[in-house]
Amino acid sequence: MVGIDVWNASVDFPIFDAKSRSLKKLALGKVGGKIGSEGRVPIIEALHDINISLRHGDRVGLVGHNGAGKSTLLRLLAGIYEPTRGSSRIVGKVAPVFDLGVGMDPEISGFENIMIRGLFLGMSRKEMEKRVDDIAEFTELGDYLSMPLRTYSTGMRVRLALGVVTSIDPEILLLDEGIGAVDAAFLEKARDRLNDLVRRSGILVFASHSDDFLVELCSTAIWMDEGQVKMHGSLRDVVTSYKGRDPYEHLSEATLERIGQPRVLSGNGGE
Ligand SMILES: Nc1ncnc2c1ncn2[C@@H]1O[C@H](COP(=O)(O)OP(=O)(O)OP(=O)(O)O)[C@@H](O)[C@H]1O
Repeated sequence: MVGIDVWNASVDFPIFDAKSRSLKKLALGKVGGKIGSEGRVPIIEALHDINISLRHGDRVGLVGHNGAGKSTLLRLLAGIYEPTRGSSRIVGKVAPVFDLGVGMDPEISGFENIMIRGLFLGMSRKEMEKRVDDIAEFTELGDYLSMPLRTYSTGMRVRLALGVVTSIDPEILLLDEGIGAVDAAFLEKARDRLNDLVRRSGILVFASHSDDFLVELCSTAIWMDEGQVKMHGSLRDVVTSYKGRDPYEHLSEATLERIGQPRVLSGNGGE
């Protein structure tokens, strides 16, 4: 049974090369996890006493200011970071999609990169062979797919990466917001694929600042603040508290159309 459980987990980063002057400046800021200064080595407490339990069908948006701990939490949920204190248990095949470019090799062709990236995200070679034509068509990269990746523009790389990411079948899908920062027209095209991907996934955790994406893909949300869970509840309640306004009142026409009016009028942040 797919599931993620985190019990009283904290994640610390000891900083061995901190400069004391810049450290004072940091301590005055409001952004980021708490910096402890008791020992000789400063420690950034990126996550503090986190308790989360997720099961199949959960669609969770992650919100919070810069440095609040969203990316660190995603890495903890992916099993990339072990808790410094507390414990965690992750059951299921995890697809961590934090940086679209990770796992891409500039020296090999687009086709080869599709394969490598798919394997990196937990697919088998056979599964990727079945999907490669569909991915190629989606990217609209044509003959470029036979050229080395280093000849691609940034946008072309994103097309390739999005094509692969949206073709996988993850049990646990962890998405960082970078995926929302691509060319608007192409993203519009990718939205259906992204929706299908989420529908196929067992669990979704999605860190994003975009109301439109959160409303479309998530039903609940976690608000991270200074490394702690400040609020965990329905998407609408959490985003309204975090942003001070109802996300459903600021959706684009396209999103309203996609989710359908009834969902907006029902006042239900869930289904
Ligand atoms: N590898 C690391 N080494 C040291 N400190 C780190 C490391 N990764 C994160 N941190 C610290 O942990 C805290 C949380 O960072 P994190 O990247 O999780 O925040 P975030 O909510 O994802 O921020 P953003 O919205 O800006 O991406 C910050 O104070 C950051 O400085």
